[in-house]
Amino acid sequence: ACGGSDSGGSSTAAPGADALSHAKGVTTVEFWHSMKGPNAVALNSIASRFNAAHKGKIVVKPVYVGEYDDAIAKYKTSVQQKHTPELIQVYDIGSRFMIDSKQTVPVYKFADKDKWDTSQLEPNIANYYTFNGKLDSMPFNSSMPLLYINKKLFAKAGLDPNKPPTNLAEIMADAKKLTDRKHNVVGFNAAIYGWFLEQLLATNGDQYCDRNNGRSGLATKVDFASPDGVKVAQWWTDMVKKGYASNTGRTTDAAQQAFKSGTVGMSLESTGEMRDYINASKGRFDVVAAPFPRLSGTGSPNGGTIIGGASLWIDGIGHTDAQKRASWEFVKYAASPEVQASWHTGTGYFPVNSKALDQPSDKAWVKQYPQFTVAVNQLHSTKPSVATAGCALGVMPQARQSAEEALEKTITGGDPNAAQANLKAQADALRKPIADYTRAVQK
Ligand SMILES: O=P(O)(O)OC[C@H](O)CO
Repeated sequence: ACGGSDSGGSSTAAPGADALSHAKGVTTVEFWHSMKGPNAVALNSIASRFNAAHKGKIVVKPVYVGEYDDAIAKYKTSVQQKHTPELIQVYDIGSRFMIDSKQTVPVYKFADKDKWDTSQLEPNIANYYTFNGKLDSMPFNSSMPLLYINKKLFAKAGLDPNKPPTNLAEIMADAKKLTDRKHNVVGFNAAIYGWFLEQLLATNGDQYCDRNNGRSGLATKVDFASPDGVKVAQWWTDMVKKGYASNTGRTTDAAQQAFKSGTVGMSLESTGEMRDYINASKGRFDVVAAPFPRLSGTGSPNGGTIIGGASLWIDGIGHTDAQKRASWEFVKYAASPEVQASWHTGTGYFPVNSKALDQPSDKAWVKQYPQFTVAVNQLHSTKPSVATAGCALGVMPQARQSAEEALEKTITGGDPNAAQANLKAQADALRKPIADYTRAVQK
């Protein structure tokens, strides 16, 4: 396995893992992940509990390797260097690449062998990670984006947090009321994050890439420069231009800090940010979570939000059978009802195991913090469709960055009319990388 500090710069391992792994006969699993803040605390605690239960046999060493984009880039390098970790957390949009890399052992192979019942997974989530009828990776931290509301600012603006805006036009109307320049309050702020564009398009039933969102064959082009994509970029640009929204750029960290500062009325973020927001706002303001807005009106009957977050992949090359088995043991543990209940309450990610919601600890928690059920309800009410399956594309990480570049250029430039040209230029530029990727995979 790769050494943590060699592989990540700012990498951090779970406390105590190193000392444990030096014991003889112990199988070590290095586990690369991208969790920070309370989510890292919850993840390290899962590993510590697993290690305690497998004392003298298995040690899982979690190593933070940066954001999802950094993690997959580092993983690609580690594959080239033939020096990969045993286990890696990869975001949703890296799934197609992971399958095509042929580097991993699909989890269904272990699940079949152990007669591990995959029906305990939430059907929508399992669906997302099932390709050709098989589960390739184990969903772990599953999410959907939500609309976050600062209840205090809402009340101050005379708005009712029980009647949150449900689409972009309503967000604009409420953001106008919330904006209070004198007190440095802005109605809306969110990272210029491609994930939100992908989700908004899906609410209108749009496909992000062709060939049924890459589910009925390798996609050949992205469709984010569609009239709906243009509408999103124009809306966002107008919001900033009118002063109802601030622009903190593309990093989610900056947008999260802005919301936590208490000067932002509404924001878009993953349900996986819930615990961090609740911890950070304690004693200053209440955080209300509302369903993710539709792009327009009530959205399309075939539209909705897409599963987000990440799943766990077992690397198959350069590791012993004992290590692969040990990775699976951890993966199984991580998906169990007990662990998923603690993961749900400790982070805000919804449990991938439907039985987790019946755990007394989970029930008690959501009674106190009903915000933790908003995404679960959103998940359960989402109709599986081509749009809500999301785009499976080998170069999806690159496609997301291209869309973000187009959005950022439009928003920063302040010209909503430039949206079409910017999005189209980025979509066109992606044709070659997509074709190159397809050629490489089909070789
Ligand atoms: O912030 P997360 O973990 O919910 O992930 C969001 C996106 O799905 C990542 O691609």
